[in-house]
Order: sequence, then structure tokens, then C-alpha cells
Amino acid sequence: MNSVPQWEADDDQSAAPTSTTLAEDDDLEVRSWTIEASDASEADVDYDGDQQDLADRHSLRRVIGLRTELEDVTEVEYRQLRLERVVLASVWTTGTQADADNAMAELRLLAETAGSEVLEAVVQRRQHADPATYIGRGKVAELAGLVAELGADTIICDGELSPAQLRNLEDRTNVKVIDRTSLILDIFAQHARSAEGKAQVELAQLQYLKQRLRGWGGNLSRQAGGRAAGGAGIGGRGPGETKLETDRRRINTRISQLRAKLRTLDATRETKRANRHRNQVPSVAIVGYTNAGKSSILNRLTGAGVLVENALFATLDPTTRRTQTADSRDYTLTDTVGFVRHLPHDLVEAFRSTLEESAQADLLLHVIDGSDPDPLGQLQAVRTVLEQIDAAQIPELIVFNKTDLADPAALTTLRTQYPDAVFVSARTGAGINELRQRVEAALPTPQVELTALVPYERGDLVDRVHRHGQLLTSEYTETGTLLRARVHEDLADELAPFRQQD
Ligand SMILES: Nc1nc2c(ncn2[C@@H]2O[C@H](COP(=O)(O)OP(=O)(O)OP(=O)(O)O)[C@@H](O)[C@H]2O)c(=O)[nH]1
Ligand SMILES: [Mg+2]
Repeated sequence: MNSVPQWEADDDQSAAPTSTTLAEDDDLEVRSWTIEASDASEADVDYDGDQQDLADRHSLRRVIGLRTELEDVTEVEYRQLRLERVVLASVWTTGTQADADNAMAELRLLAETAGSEVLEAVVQRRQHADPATYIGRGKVAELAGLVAELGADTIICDGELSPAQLRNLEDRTNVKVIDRTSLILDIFAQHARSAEGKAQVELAQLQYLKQRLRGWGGNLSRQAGGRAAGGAGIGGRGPGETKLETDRRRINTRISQLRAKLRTLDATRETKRANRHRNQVPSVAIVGYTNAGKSSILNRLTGAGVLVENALFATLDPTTRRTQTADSRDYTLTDTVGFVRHLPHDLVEAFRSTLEESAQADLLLHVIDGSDPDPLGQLQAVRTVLEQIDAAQIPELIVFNKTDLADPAALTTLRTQYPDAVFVSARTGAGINELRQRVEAALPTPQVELTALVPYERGDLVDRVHRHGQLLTSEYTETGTLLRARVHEDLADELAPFRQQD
């Protein structure tokens, strides 16, 4: 391995990679990180807005150390056990060494965001993933040896594995194997806060898991019937029913419950959105790759105090803040879930209603981390998801963030490629004023232009013109306020009795 992995240059990372070649034939690369115990949250204190306490998030950490008690947990619980000591594995099929390094760096960041300690990363160059075991069959034994030697309890594979690949790898390595999709689902499960977010993630997890229930094969195999009699069984489990059947039944019941719950929650959200729509308050959705700095920008623009964290998917529940333009028109800004390459399909589905906030926006602020090694890859990944949620036709303002961190030469190139983009640093505040002006200029303007003489006792109407319309001129006369403004049709109707000849 001769290229420099991304994390080597990053001060925030305490682990430095070294690499060893495990295989004689040199197609399996092993990277080790020396993991130093360091308190990342202390090392990376950011004050882009009020910082929320992470304690409640960390309190969500699940039970650990159940590995020895596998027999007593259901597969659903087993799948959701926290990952602690992991080995990453990826099959590298296309692209450059730098692409492979970026992809592995991202997988590592995802794993750490999920709370794991990454011990090693193994990359194999191959034409295709092996249909039976993901990495090449010949390499599985080496991987198993590595896992045993390091005392790892989980292997995380980049990509989405078929049920057969998962099962085969688990059987041959004797540890839990998860793929990138379930890793992302796990992160979402840890981070979701609202009732709706939680329900959506759980639903996505169960749907994903349902396809992959393997039952306890080999040394994990168990028949529950006999044990149930011993008092360890779960009520309602029929004699001789396997854990697999129990799990399936439980999953199906839970899925129906969640669907019902989501239908109720969705109705509430719909009402809220309809209200905003009726008031014709323009809405701006901040979208972008995870960790690009969306929440930091929302905080900068509105002082919202949204959680900012150097972790992937810090934000899962959309936050909407109302703010005003310089000429005091109201508009809303919504912070959204970060996007990621190969966002699991189940998740796009599950988050459709959350993402619909973006799909119904008048303007998208598309935030990109200008300091990322591959900003245009981020841009593309986000656009793919935007297309999936039918938001591709919404006007988009591209914002390159983290200009304080980015390489100046790279920024110059981006400026040439994207002359209309805004370049900001949410950290230093550079460019934020320009961003605010550009947002205001891009907001839809009300359709009706009129002149009206509003009597002083109808100050409420003047107030609404200020907030929901665009006041062009106003003048106090003896009989009332003489104003020229652009307003929406509803408001124009209400102003009709006071209209003057233009
Ligand atoms: N140096 C620098 N760091 C920034 C800047 N903007 C944001 N960050 C940092 O980048 C990290 C991610 O910022 P967030 O605002 O949480 O990013 P996000 O896009 O909301 O991320 P998710 O919600 O996880 O998708 C945090 O550590 C921020 O402090 C910037 O302009 N410069
Ligand atoms: Mg965020």
C-alpha cells in the first residue's frame, strides 16, 4: 500500500495506519491501526452553536458482552448487539487506489460512529465479490485467523451482502458478520430521537433482517422447545418451535405495529406541513452528504443550536427553524439527514417522509464538504438520492463548506467549475453573509404586485405584508399606510378593499 490514506493527514484521528501484507500472493492487504485511548469528544470541541449533551445519546449504547450467552438471545437481539472490536473487510473491484482508500476511510468512520473499535482493515483486489463468501474463498481462512488472533467479535464488510454470503462468512469465521447496510441502519437506530425517526429506522432494520434471518446454523444452532420447559422460554413459544420461526413471527407482528404507528404520525406531520404551506412561508432545505456541515450552517444562519458533531449522521430528525430575510420576510430552514454513498434502499424508503421535507422545499441548499478528498463524489451521491425522492427539479444553491480546512488549489478549481456556488466556512463565519443574501435572492417571490392604502386600524394586514410578502415602498399618510408590495394571492384578496390604482 503506497498511497496516503486520508486519515493520516487528519489531526483529529489518533490512529495511524501501518500496513502488512498477509498473503504471499499479495492480493489481500491488511491495515492495522494503533488505537490509542483518547477522548475524541474532548479533542474535538466545536462551538458552531449550542452543543447538546451527548450523554443521552451514549446512554443508548446497548448491552455488551453477550457473546458467551448467544444461546439465550433471539436472533433479533443478537443482530442488534453492539459491535465493539471489529475487522473491516472490503472487496475492491473498480476505481483507483485513492477511491479504495476513501471508501475504506469512510467505512472506518461509519464503524466508529457506530461505537466500534476498528482493529484492522482488509482489502482484497478482485474482479467481483465472491458470490459465496464475499471475499475470495481462499482468503476466508486467513480472515478467520486474523479475527481470532485479534480477538475481534465482528467483521464489517463494505457493501451489501446476500444472506448466503453472510451465513457462509459467519460459519467460517465464528464471529458476527455485518455489512455496510446494517452498519448504517445501526447508526440510524442509535441516533434517531423522534418517535417517527425511531419507528422508521426500526421498520427498516426489521425489513432488512427479515430477509436475512438465518436461524442458528452450526454451533449457533438451537431448538427452543426443550429449553422453554426449563423456564427460559418466552411466553407463547410453541413446543418445538425454532428460534427462527419465533423470530419471524415476532418480526412480522412488530412490523405491523410500526406501520400502524407511522400512519398516525404521518398524518400529524402532514397537518403541520399543510399549515406552513397555507401561510405560503417559503422553505429552504439544507441537504448534503453526512458530516458536510449542514447543521453548522443552520446554526450560523439562525442560531438554532442544533447538535453538531464530527460523526456521521449526527442529525437524523429534521429540524425546522423559522427565520427572516433582511427585509423581514419569513422563511423556514430545515436541517436534514445526511446522505451517504449507497444509502441502503430500505432506508431511502423508510426516510421518504423525512426526506419529503426536502422534496417539498422551494430551495435546496446543497452543502458539500470542500475539504473532502472527493467533493464531487459527494455531490453526485446526494443528487442520486434527490432523484430518488423526486427532488431533483427543485432550485439548488451549491455551498462548498469548510473553506478554512480545504486545500486552496482545490478550492480554486471548484470555483472555476461551479461559478455560481457559494464558498463558506461555518467554523469561521467566512462567506455566511453572502450565503444569506444568495438564499434570500433565490426565495420565490409572491406573484401579485399591488398598491394599497391600509387604514391604521388594520395594522395586522401591514404586518402580514411585512412577514409574508415583499414590501417595496411604504409611506404613512393621514388616512393610513400607503404601500406598494408583492404578496400572495390570499393576501391580495384580503387587501382588495384597500387597493389603489397602480
Ligand atoms: N473546519 C471546519 N469544520 C467544520 C465546518 N463546518 C462544520 N465543521 C465540522 O464538521 C463536523 C460536522 O458538522 P455538522 O454540522 O454536524 O455536519 P452535518 O452535515 O450536519 O452532519 P450530519 O448531521 O452528521 O450529517 C463538525 O465537527 C463540525 O464542527 C467548517 O466550516 N470548517
Ligand atoms: Mg447534522
